[in-house]
Amino acid sequence: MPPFASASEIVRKRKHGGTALLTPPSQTSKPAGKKYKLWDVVLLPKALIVVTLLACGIYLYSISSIHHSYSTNSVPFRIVELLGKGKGVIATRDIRQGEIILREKPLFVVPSSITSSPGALLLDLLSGLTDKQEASYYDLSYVNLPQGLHPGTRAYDEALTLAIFQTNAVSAGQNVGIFPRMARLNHGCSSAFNAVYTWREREGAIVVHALKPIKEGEELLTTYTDTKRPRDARRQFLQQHYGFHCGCAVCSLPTDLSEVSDKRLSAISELYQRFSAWQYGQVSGREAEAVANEIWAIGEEEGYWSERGRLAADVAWVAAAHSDAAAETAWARLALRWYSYELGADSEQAEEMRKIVARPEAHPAWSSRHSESLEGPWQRPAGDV
Ligand SMILES: C[S@@+](CC[C@H](N)C(=O)[O-])C[C@H]1O[C@@H](n2cnc3c(N)ncnc32)[C@H](O)[C@@H]1O
Repeated sequence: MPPFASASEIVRKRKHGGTALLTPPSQTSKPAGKKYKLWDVVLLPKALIVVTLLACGIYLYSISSIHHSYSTNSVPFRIVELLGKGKGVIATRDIRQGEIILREKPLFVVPSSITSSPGALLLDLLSGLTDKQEASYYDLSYVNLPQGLHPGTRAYDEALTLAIFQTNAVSAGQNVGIFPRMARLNHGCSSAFNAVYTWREREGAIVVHALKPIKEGEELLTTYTDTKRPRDARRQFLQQHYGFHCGCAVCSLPTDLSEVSDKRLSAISELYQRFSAWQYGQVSGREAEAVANEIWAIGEEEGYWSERGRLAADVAWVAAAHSDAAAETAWARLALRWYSYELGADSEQAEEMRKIVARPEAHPAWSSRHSESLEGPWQRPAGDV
């Protein structure tokens, strides 16, 4: 499924967009994940395949615990049929920015690297599920089922099982998992997605948060790819991997407005590259901060709010390195706010920011560079800390 993700994974390698921000050790957990592609693994040279099926095992979770911990009534959405999209997720009430929308344990996960045929592996795995669990898997949508296979044959069963997996699986730490309810989230680009998922290792679950306020009746959308790419590139990727022509609110802008949006998104990507040059001493702390403020301002124009927690946390890192406690604290507060929206106020990242606000000099980067005064965040949307 979607690379659901958003934000910071994007930042890291991400999201397929590869903005390379700072990667301080304190921020290694990744928010919204990238959609995993089993075929990527399958195509790895044998020599690189480090995990065998037997050695690694498959971690199968009980779906009963999923249903036990999350009753249908407790979520602010319903799953419905949507014209041209298959199923999708609609808010059943107004949802606040930062509100948790779903916490879901996986139906199953598989290791990221395998040695056996992926279709065979998945069939083996599914044979260990209850009928209900199996039915929930086969109820998921799929694309890219190879032509010419005959239903009822082993080859067809393997291909179908794999197609479902590739359409719906997302990364779950070191593994890749199926989350049947989250898998109903459709995709939106740039300013169009309003929900972000994150894998939480300590909970063994995926959590989905509202990146933006969502109105009752609105569709909840996540993102399957790095949407900081131009429209044509986004559409090509989505068509190839997910079998649809994206007609989200951003992709369906008239040409002139779409070009403006593309320019903003490209500018954000380039600015992230520039920001990351601070790591190598190629830009000063003040310059890095100015770049971050520019990213923020362009994101505001575009309506692209994802990754802001990570961005602000990175600037706090820069400020700490240059021994500017005031700027560090201001950026950490901002990071706390946006991490809370995107990843949850109870996320590890939010907790880290609280510690930094309380004791700026205890930051691991503190005073690791020459002293420099920064300005703090200056272009903030109304209501920011
Ligand atoms: C992870 S599933 C999402 C849920 C799916 N719609 C369903 O019926 O279960 C991914 C598939 O949903 C469809 N989809 C997702 N986002 C879409 C969009 N913005 N427009 C049209 N189809 C979309 C595509 O068929 C895609 O392969």
